[in-house]
Amino acid sequence: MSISESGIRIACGAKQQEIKGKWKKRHMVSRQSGISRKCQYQCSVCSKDSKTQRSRQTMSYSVALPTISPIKCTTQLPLIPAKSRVVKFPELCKDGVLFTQLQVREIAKSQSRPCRLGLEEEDEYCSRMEFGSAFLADSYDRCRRICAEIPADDGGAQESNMGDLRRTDELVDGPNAKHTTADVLDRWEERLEDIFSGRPFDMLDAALAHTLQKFPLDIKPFRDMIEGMRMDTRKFRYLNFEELYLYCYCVAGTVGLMSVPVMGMGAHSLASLQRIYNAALNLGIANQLTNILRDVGEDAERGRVYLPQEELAQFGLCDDDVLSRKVVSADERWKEFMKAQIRRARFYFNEAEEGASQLDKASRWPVWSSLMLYRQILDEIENNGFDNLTRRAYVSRGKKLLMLPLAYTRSATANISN
Ligand SMILES: CC(C)=CCC/C(C)=C/CC/C(C)=C/CC/C(C)=C/COP(=O)(O)OP(=O)(O)O
Repeated sequence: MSISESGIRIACGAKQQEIKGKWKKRHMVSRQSGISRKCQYQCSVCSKDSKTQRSRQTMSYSVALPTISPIKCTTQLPLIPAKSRVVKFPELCKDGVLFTQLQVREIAKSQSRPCRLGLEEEDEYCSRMEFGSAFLADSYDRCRRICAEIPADDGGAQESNMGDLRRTDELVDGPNAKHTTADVLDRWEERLEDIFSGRPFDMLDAALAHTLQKFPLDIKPFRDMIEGMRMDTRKFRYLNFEELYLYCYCVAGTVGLMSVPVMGMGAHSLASLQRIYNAALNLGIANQLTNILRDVGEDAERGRVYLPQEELAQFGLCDDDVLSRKVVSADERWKEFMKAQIRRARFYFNEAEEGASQLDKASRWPVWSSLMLYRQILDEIENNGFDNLTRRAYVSRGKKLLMLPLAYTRSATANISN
């Protein structure tokens, strides 16, 4: 997978796939989308688009090449025998492969710069930007109302971040999602660049522009977030966990990365900055994986399957089983498949724990609470007998309330380590 310096735009289409056939030696085909029934492929040699048909266990390709007439060939999807159903995943982020590609190290470094605005420069900044402090207070207040559920004690900075993200998310998840085209997202990205260059467009932008003066936020996670929205408009299937991980990074891991400088590190934290950033990324990934597992049925209704296609096949399942929602939780294949997916999400939550305890005191409890609360959704999926196709797992108010003091205890007993 290759990732461009400016972002990850080429990553989603860069999965190289060698197609069997007589032209194999000359042509490599790169996957452009994860749509399983009709995929667009583009030849990396001649750049011509082609259509691909894919059925349950067999993929058949019909590729139009400039010199050779369309060729059909078949590739068997490897089916792992029932006894050796082992889904591999955690090493993806443990050995740092993706961290390097996602430039987490660089982001951590750039977000450790001293901030531009001290308290005394605040008035000067407001007059330079031609908005008074009352205007800014109103801007932050609006952000706060957009994301009323986010607890923080940072003068609204986290809300201005979240307000921006919520608006970005609404573009693809909100009532006007069907009007969100590639052009709309391009304009949204231009607007983001403007905010980072100190040219906010509206009141909510103004709050983020101000936050950028107070916290050394890097633009990359914000850009990558928009890239995640692009994926959501054009990609409805994920071939394997690597592809899904990239999506989770874009739509949720980025949130973790941009939260760290605002939340701040504990005064006595000895953990390396890198480990804290890794933990923040892992929490975003864990949350998103949980979200996906909770919403399998709802997503299927919208024609979306966020479960890795190759892993479904490994358990003898396929896309249609999910879309038709016919596979029932009593089905052993589904149960085993879900167990493996839940195990993976828990792995990422566990990896995030240590970092959560290294945050500044004010952020520790809210982060621990959200971690434990979201992780409980996984327990609820289990309690529902793994039926996430016709039921939506939720954590009752009582359980949430019981969890809060537990989260407090965990957050208070911070583990100091290098
Ligand atoms: C652990 C350390 C060091 C820091 C914490 C860093 C943080 C705050 C990480 C969390 C990142 C986060 C909040 C990601 C978003 C996760 C997510 C799946 C949100 C769901 O959003 P919606 O799509 O609106 O959910 P609903 O579908 O429930 O509406």
